[in-house]
Amino acid sequence: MVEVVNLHKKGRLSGVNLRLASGSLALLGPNGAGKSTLLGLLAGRLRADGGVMWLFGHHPQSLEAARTRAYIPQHLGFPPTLRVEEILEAARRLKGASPQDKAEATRRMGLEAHLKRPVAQLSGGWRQRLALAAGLMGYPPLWLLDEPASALDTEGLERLQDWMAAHLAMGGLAILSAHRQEEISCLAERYVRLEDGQVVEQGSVNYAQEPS
Ligand SMILES: Nc1ncnc2c1ncn2[C@@H]1O[C@H](COP(=O)(O)OP(=O)(O)OP(=O)(O)O)[C@@H](O)[C@H]1O
Repeated sequence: MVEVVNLHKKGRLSGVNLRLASGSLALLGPNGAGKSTLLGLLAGRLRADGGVMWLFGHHPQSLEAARTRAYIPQHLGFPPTLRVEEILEAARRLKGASPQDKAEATRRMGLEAHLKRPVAQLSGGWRQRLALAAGLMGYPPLWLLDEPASALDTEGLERLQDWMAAHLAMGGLAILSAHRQEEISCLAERYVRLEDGQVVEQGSVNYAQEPS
């Protein structure tokens, strides 16, 4: 369960409320609306100026909350000389995930043929797939994804859609951002629209997905 009550961040968010007990939620809105700020607050990367937030009953900046979530920011910088397989193994060890979890993440994002490549040689879309594989490995209960669809091609988006469906089928939660509803109609069931740091609309996305 994620709860946000009357959240304020000076000049960026003003009186935001949301509640997510199950499924996936998209944060929609134009550039500068406050989507990344809200995700950064839930990820414990930013400190709020007012209001409260709970992730499964824990404050976002607590160690307990950190254990419940994966946060994939818009631009994640990996050391350019490291190979894909080295990053996935480092992620596995950091998370205490199993070799099976790592193999699943690699397969889910279609990275098998890229394991020996250094990050410097990956395109933006493949870096995004690597970030998702490393971050979502082992199914942390809450996925926070900042514009996950923007760098992915159709095949990559379908892979994320399948993985998301499996996550939701196991009772997982997800909050993700996008500019437009059509970008994430395969990933989120509901949306809130932010404008100028405030929720201006919320509703259901026309969503249909079977887990693979
Ligand atoms: N580090 C910062 N310090 C102060 N203000 C910031 C900072 N980062 C972003 N902002 C401001 O906060 C507001 C919300 O920005 P945010 O990045 O959360 O929007 P967004 O909806 O994610 O936008 P985009 O779609 O362009 O990624 C904007 O007015 C932005 O200029």
